[in-house]
Amino acid sequence: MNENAWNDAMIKENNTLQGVVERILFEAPDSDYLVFRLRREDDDSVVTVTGNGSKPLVGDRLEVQGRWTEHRRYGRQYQAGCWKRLVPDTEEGMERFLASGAVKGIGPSLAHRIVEAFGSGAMEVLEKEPQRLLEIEGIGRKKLADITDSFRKEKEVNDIALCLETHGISGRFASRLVQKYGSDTQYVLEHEPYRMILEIEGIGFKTADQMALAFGLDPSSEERLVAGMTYVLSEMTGNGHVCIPDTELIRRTASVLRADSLQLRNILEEALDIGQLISADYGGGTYIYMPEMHDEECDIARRIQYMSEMKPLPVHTPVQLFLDRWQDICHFELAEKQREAVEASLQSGLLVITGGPGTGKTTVVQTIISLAEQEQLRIILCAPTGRAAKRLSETTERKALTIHRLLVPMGFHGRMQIFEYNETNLLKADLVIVDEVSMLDMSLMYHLFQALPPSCRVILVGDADQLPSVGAGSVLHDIIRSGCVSVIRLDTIFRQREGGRIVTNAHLINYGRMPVVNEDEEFRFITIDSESQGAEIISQLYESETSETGDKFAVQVLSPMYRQDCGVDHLNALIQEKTNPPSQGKTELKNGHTLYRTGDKVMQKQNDYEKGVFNGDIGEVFAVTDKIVYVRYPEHDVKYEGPELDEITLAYAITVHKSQGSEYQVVIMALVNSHAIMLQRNLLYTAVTRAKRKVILVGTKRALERAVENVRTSQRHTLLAERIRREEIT
Ligand SMILES: Nc1ncnc2c1ncn2[C@@H]1O[C@H](COP(=O)(O)OP(=O)(O)OP(=O)(O)O)[C@@H](O)[C@H]1O
Repeated sequence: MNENAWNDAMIKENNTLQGVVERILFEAPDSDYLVFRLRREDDDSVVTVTGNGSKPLVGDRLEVQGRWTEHRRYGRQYQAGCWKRLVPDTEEGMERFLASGAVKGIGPSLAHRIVEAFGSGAMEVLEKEPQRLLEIEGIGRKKLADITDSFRKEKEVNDIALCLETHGISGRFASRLVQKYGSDTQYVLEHEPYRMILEIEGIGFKTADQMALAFGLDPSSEERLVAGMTYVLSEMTGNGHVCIPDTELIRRTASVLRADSLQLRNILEEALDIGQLISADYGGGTYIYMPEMHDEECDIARRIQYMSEMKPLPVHTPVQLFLDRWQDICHFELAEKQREAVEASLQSGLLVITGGPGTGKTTVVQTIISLAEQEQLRIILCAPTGRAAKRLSETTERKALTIHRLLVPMGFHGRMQIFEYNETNLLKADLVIVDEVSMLDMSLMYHLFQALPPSCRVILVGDADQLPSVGAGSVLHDIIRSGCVSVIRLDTIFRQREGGRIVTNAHLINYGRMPVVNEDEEFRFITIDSESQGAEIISQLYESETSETGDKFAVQVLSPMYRQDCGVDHLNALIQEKTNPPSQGKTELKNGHTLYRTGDKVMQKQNDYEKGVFNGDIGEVFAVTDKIVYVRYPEHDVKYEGPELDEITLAYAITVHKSQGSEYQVVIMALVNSHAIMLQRNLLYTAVTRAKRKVILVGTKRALERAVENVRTSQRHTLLAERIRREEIT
């Protein structure tokens, strides 16, 4: 039913109901929305109540505030604004409450005996004279201790939930708060509310702030302003910035908190004085850092300066001769730049090899490995993602690991990840080659550098024109921009056979020119009249291409955004409906708005070291129960249950950002006007370079032109290049 019709059907009548919960009919998995049946005390009728709040137990006596509504399908319902639990006032209610499982240690038969002994006064006994329960058969000292403890906790949670709800905040956080803070919960809410951001999962700044203000915190209190400023800073680093100009930090914080800029300026100065934040003055501006990000940037810069000053490695192999022999084996001549890269590999402490698709980066890496092996160097091959590491291992026929696996994660210290290999336990290596380095963020580069022995050399290989890393920083760009590091740019395109059109078009796009389309099957452009038609065409193409290739993993739909008709969410639903519809005997599981069925293509959204699956890994659902989804990944099977289900999503369509580092036979890409804000050259370039055999763009010429022309990628604030150059930063 649409929302307007619903609203129209509402009978506006404010009211309060009292009654006992008979049954929970529906519980939303991703929110605190509930539907339950309530037996009214006044007329004994049973009504349906809907609303958001902490889940009552069957048998709970509630007072519900709300209004009657008329639902088109379900008829008359009571829409609750909030509810609070009342003490059961009848023997029957009391027995139902005690038997509901609310108090650990009391089941239906014990509940019956307690009520038989104390009548409707049982609650008072539990609260004030619990030792009287010893009079009841089956309750010994241990059981009594269990019951009183559980009753006290239940009461605490209930009181806090009620307290939160009377302040207009969802009571669902109550149990987590009581679990963490116990009897200090009220104190934390009133005096130290922002602790909850770090200490309670699911509470971010906005919720903590809402609670803080509701519990009477002064909106201009120092504690609030500091927490707000830290929040804005962490949002900015979440968007890729390493630091942020002070004026921007104050402006944004003032707007989020509706606070006074002058007062915020004072707060900032104090945070800087006590080292809670760090500032750096450069070029007339002041940049603000979280301390750990400042340290990481400075350490990386120092290490790069050190590496760029390393002396050439004394090589025993005559390199020119080696290269000539290598060419004989490959049956082609290495290009001048490729030879240059191989020569530089053992001369520089740090070397960057960058180039677009098919420009011979892998060939150079293979040659360097062969030379380094001849020199008996200990080589480590690694990449930022599992997929990139796997490809590196396949193309070099050597072991290659993700940087995380190489360093071995040990957990977290505050916000900082701890690795087994670090500055006190160094890796044993003479040469480290990192592939797909455009995806490497600052923090991972810092940890990698920390674990390298001083004599170790590093080669960074990647395509600087791809999208930047998801995490903060733009290390590849910054290193190149510094001008202090040897950089070899490979620009001759060698791959002319299969995928040749894709490669040449990728380069055209990179030079800001329109790709050549519809000259052959390899690079098509389908014009659409409307975006809903576009979505339909994309889903049909997915179906026909997968049936042609016989492999759903070979075909990938990409979109710049999640929203709109041609966004990832709608496309996933549409493709699922077409290629994996509901059928008898096929179990389904709903998590949030997503349905999972056997046969669905899904993607892991975050790194999960315990399960051994990583952000961007794609697999297939091979079994579904009412609680569990089983997914088959190329390496192994993984089970998802309860909150773990939030780690996966449907993957018929994914964003271009999520596709970084992957390759597919066929890429179908949505290029539509409503995604204008995301249509940038490096996004289109990244999408196109994911395809090996075929690219099909679906959209409008205007959107394509915009993507090709738009080089206004958002600049990330960092001072890494300036630090490497030893510019004056105070
Ligand atoms: N100097 C050369 N002369 C002729 N062919 C070459 C040369 N260098 C590489 N090739 C061939 O060109 C193709 C692409 O090279 P390579 O895979 O090394 O490029 P790449 O930059 O790693 O590509 P991608 O980033 O798309 O993986 C390969 O088939 C390779 O054998």
